[in-house]
Amino acid sequence: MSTISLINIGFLVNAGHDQEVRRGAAMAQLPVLEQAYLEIKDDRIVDWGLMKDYTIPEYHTVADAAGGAVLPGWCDSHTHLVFAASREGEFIDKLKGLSYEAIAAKGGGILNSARKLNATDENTLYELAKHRLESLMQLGTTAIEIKSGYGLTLEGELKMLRVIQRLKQSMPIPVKATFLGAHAFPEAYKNNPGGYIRLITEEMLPAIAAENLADYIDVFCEQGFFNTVQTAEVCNAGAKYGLKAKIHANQLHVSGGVETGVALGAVSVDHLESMDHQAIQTLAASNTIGTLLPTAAFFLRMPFQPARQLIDAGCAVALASDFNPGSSPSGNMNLVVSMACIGMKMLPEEAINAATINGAHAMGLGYETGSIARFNKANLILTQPVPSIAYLPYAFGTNLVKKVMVNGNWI
Ligand SMILES: N=CN[C@@H](CCC(=O)O)C(=O)O
Ligand SMILES: [Zn+2]
Repeated sequence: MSTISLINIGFLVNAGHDQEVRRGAAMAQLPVLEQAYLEIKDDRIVDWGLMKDYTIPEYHTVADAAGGAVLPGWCDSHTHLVFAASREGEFIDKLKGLSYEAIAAKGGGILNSARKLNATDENTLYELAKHRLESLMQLGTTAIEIKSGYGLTLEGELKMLRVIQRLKQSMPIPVKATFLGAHAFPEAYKNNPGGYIRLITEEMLPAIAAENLADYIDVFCEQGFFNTVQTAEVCNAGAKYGLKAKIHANQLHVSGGVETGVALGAVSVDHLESMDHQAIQTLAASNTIGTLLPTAAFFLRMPFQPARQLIDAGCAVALASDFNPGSSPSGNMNLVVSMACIGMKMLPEEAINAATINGAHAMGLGYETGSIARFNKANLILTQPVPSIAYLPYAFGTNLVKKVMVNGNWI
């Protein structure tokens, strides 16, 4: 391969900053170079600077950004990308007034997805998930975390994690796998929660570890799902196999999930629609990232996450899509960034940091991707010409992604 000179970049976003997680006031620091160039050698970023100082070396391949912005690709650190079928029937139920919990109570929700997943073979699930991921990459997602949690049986969870493993091996972007056996209590264990926790800790985890299928462990810590004691038990069992925690916390209620996650040293606590002062302060005083999922709040018509209070308290905030058939049937990170600004009053700079470098850190990838840094993989978004960076979230619903580069190749 050769060296590419990407020239006439209108705005080169997040170049030359350090690669640390951004928290509190630092979330608004987003270095932007105007009228810039970027050099990519093979699959890596190697150099950048201002066009006015640049002479294109003779042997370089030239690509013209034509005034578009260049950003690090989106780092989507919370998805449920592997699922068997959509659930628009429940969408209609919700339009007619049923709540998320009411739908779950009548066997819908996660259990509905689990029934369908267990009836679908691995190859079909792989093809469906691969197609979804390819579509998301065209929208700028260049690193992704994917959870299990629609199996809820030993075989079903292994099947999901094997699909994620195959995506890791076949797709050109970083893929991280999270074991979410504790997503819901399956019907068979409705009256035997201890039995299901034992299935997770004594059978699922050893089998998953034997095939090295997971990077993280997750629990849906929520009323009617897993309480804080069960959450800690599952995460501590995962830790014995080297799995760090990323927890579904404080979505529908102030569940204690944030405090539990922080005490467990979780990499992230995710959702955070329902936060009180103590949860915000606990998170701010920790190294745990608060991952906000605005499209899930939007789809469920819940109040948006309190991003401003979290950032003002000093938290490190990431943004992710939560792509899943029940509460966020979209994995479009451009929409997530817009919605974070419109619904949560995040500044464009904060939202872009949250969806790139902080999302990367929420997957343990902050020193490889999520910013324009020397020797990072060249995973980039090139946009249509835009008047400013703020135009990206402002023009919500408009697809401004012109091209996406993965490992130095336009895809
Ligand atoms: N809240 C828990 N899990 C998913 C929703 C899963 C579903 O409804 O299928 C979420 O993150 O929103
Ligand atoms: Zn989720």
